[in-house]
Amino acid sequence: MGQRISLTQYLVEQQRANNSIPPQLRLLIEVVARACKRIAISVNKGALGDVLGSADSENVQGEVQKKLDIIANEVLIEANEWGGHLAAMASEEMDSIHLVPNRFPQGEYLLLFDPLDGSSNIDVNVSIGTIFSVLRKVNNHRGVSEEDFLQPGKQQAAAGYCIYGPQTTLVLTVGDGVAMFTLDREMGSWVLTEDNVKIPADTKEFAINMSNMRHWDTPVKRYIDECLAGEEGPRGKNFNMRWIASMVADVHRILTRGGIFMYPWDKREPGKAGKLRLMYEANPMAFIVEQAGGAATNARQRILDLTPTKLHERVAVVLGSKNEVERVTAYHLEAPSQNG
Ligand SMILES: O=P(O)(O)OC[C@H]1O[C@](O)(COP(=O)(O)O)[C@@H](O)[C@@H]1O
Ligand SMILES: [Mg+2]
Ligand SMILES: [Mg+2]
Repeated sequence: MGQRISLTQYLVEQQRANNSIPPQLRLLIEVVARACKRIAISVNKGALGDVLGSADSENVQGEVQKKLDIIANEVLIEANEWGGHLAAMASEEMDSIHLVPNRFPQGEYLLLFDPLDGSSNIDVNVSIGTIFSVLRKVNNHRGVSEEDFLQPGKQQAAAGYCIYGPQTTLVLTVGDGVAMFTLDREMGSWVLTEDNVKIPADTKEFAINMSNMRHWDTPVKRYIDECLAGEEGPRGKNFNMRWIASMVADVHRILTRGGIFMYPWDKREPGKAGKLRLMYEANPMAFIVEQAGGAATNARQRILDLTPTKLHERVAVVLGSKNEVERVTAYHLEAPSQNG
């Protein structure tokens, strides 16, 4: 390997050369990255650290919390309460926003996170992750409320995720492309291992939970049927399928070799827009994917254009290789909407 560039060097360079990142944002990202290192240590301990299994609690969305959901949430809160330039935080695992106390002047950023993505994979030792999103606090003259968070994803100042897999990798965008950093455990540092990540526009690989097929909307069925028809079908090529059930891992594969990821609206709970969370999962991933040349929609509209109406809003997600996402979106726009 040539010259090693650390996360700090990369961010300072972004700050200097491209002016894409103010020092306060750089420090905030470094605090989040440090918290991810601590979460990685807990994840790696597994049964030795008594971090596997469920806690006796449910989150605001009625999901049973795993011990690691709670640990990761606490690590992120604690690190950012004292370290970042934050006014407040919001998490998939907390009912309402968490104000950062006693800060003067008040921090200028808002941090949102899914502390532990892919909770169902913790106990089976499959890749999981942390997803985060940074917004600017638009109004700096008064206190913080939930409304300050309800900004469309295109206003994100930064977004990233950390994947705890065979390697621990931090993937980051500050709106100027996507960079990947691998954790060097011996040195305790993040090393730049890929810059200017690009998702190929075409793919032969899709990711969807096929067990929901009978509940899908007609355009989703049409798209998947055409993929499954292979060389003999209208697409004229064979498709492969992957579904890891950790969004971080599925998105990471797409950033690495292309593909399309879908968690669409379905008929199981027609009143619910989708399973995934707009603010903690869809927005940060959509920002990263677009910055890597891919696309992300809710099957009809660009995800980053959606204005959230509440913190824990759900959304349908179609993201990845641009031409495939555009195809799925076009199929939906041609068909009458079933989901209200
Ligand atoms: O089990 P399903 O329905 O296939 O859902 C899998 C999806 O749910 C999620 O696990 C939701 O994330 P959490 O673990 O943070 O709740 C995504 O990461 C993943 O894409
Ligand atoms: Mg998640
Ligand atoms: Mg989660």
